[in-house]
Parts: sequence; structure tokens; C-alpha cells
Amino acid sequence: MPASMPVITVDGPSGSGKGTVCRLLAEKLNWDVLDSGAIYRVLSLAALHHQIALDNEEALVPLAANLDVQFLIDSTTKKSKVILEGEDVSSTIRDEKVGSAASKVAALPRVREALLRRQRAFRSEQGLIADGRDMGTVVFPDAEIKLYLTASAEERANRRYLELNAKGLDVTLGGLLQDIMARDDRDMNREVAPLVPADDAIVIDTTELDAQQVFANVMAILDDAVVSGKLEKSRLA
Ligand SMILES: Nc1ncnc2c1ncn2[C@@H]1O[C@H](COP(=O)(O)OP(=O)(O)OP(=O)(O)O)[C@@H](O)[C@H]1O
Ligand SMILES: Nc1ccn([C@H]2C[C@H](O)[C@@H](COP(=O)(O)O)O2)c(=O)n1
Repeated sequence: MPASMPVITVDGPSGSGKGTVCRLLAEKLNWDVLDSGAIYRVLSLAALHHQIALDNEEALVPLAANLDVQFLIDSTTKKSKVILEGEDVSSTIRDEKVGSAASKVAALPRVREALLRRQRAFRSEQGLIADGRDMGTVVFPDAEIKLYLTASAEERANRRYLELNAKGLDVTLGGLLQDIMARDDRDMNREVAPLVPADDAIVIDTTELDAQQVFANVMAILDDAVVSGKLEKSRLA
């Protein structure tokens, strides 16, 4: 019997709190994390560097298949680092414009296909927390636990505003709300791998919850999964 390689998927729209709860879970469980959004963000940045249009599927597929990207954990800060073609792009990829560009390349079916193998290669005996839009529906359909985080567009825009403002970036709440709604529309209405909760996903509306309350809700869901036998108790140690 091969050792289990458990997966917890966390899907949801921009600003719903996926990355935050995935980091908390990974620390608690000592599991690995797949930030699939970062892969699409890096691809859109590589397209920019190589002057490839965001709708040029012919050129984006080989770029995606051979993407020279490394996901590292800084040994001192324990923060994730993203290296594209030898350059640290960890903060660059978090720009809202890169998120919007990522959403555009992510709508191309053959680009998604070209990134599937790379995403599935993150699975390991350590356990994987997979953050994205289609983790529970497409990439890891057999995941033991599937979560779908959501929140009102206004709340998600406000969170993003506080986050980017704290970094000293000149953004407006109205502009971010427009960006988030445009990204939601693209991610939810594309032909391939649209953003939608998997049939067996547990949906958590985080609008009225802070990050710690969301984390507590998720841990309660994992405890229930142990009782129901979906998850080995030793995995939560
Ligand atoms: N429940 C919450 N309540 C308030 N703020 C939150 C909550 N969860 C996360 N945040 C904050 O909101 C911002 C966005 O959170 P996060 O990056 O986790 O969202 P996300 O769903 O991963 O977004 P994206 O898909 O765009 O990367 C961060 O500044 C984070 O600290
Ligand atoms: N599994 C995924 C992850 C991300 N995307 C696209 C759609 C998002 O708008 C964009 C950026 O993702 P984020 O970093 O905001 O989570 O990338 C996708 O289509 N599928």
C-alpha cells in the first residue's frame, strides 16, 4: 500500500484569505504548500520579459512548459521566495497588475494543461496544502479535504487595500474593487477550469471572520475529518 500523500485544497476568489489560511495550516501540520496563483503570476511576468502577448497561446504553452521558476523558503525569515530565471520576483509578482495579467493567461486552455504536471508534482508524503482556483475541481480531484473560501467583493477589496496601502503602494479602494470584480468575472466565467466550489467542497464565507477565526473553523473541519476517517489523526500532530 503506497504511503498516503494527503492533499487539502483551498480554492476561492482573490482576497478571500486562501494564502493566509494555507500558511497557517502548513505551519500547524508541517505540510508543504502549493501557491498555484504564484505559478500563473510568474508565467505572466515571464511573458512580459519575453515580450509575449498575454493571449498568444502558441507562444505561452512552451514558455509555461519550460518555465524556469524556483519556489524556495528563506532559511532565516521562513518566508517563501520565488525565483524566475535567476531573479527574485517574490514581491513583484504580488502586484495587482500581475494578478490581472495572470488571470488573463490562466484563461487559455492549453496553458492550463501545460502547468498541470508541474502543480501535481508538489504532492508528497509530507502532505500538501494546495491554494488556487481549481485545486479541488481539476488538479487534485481526489483530495481528502476540499475547502472553498469566499467573501464579499467589498470586503476582499478592503483587505487588499489595507495590504497594499501598508506596503506604501498608491492604490484606491474603488480601483481595487473594480480590479477584483474584473478578475472574479474572468476566473469564474472562463471555459476551462472556472472558479467554482467542487461538489464535495466545504464553503466558508469569511466576510465577517478574521484570519484566526477562519483558521479555527478549518481546524474544526480537520478534526471532523479525523473522526470520519478521511484524515489520519497522526497527520494533525
Ligand atoms: N479573514 C480575514 N479577515 C481580514 N483580513 C484577512 C483575512 N484573511 C486574510 N486577510 C488579509 O487579506 C489580505 C489578502 O489575504 P490573502 O492573500 O490570504 O488572500 P488570497 O485569497 O490568497 O488572495 P489572492 O488569491 O489574491 O492571492 C492579506 O493582507 C491578509 O492578511
Ligand atoms: N489555480 C489557479 C490559481 C490562479 N489562477 C489565476 C487566476 C487568478 O486571478 C490569478 C492569480 O492568482 P492568485 O495569486 O490571486 O491566487 O491566477 C488560476 O486560474 N488557477
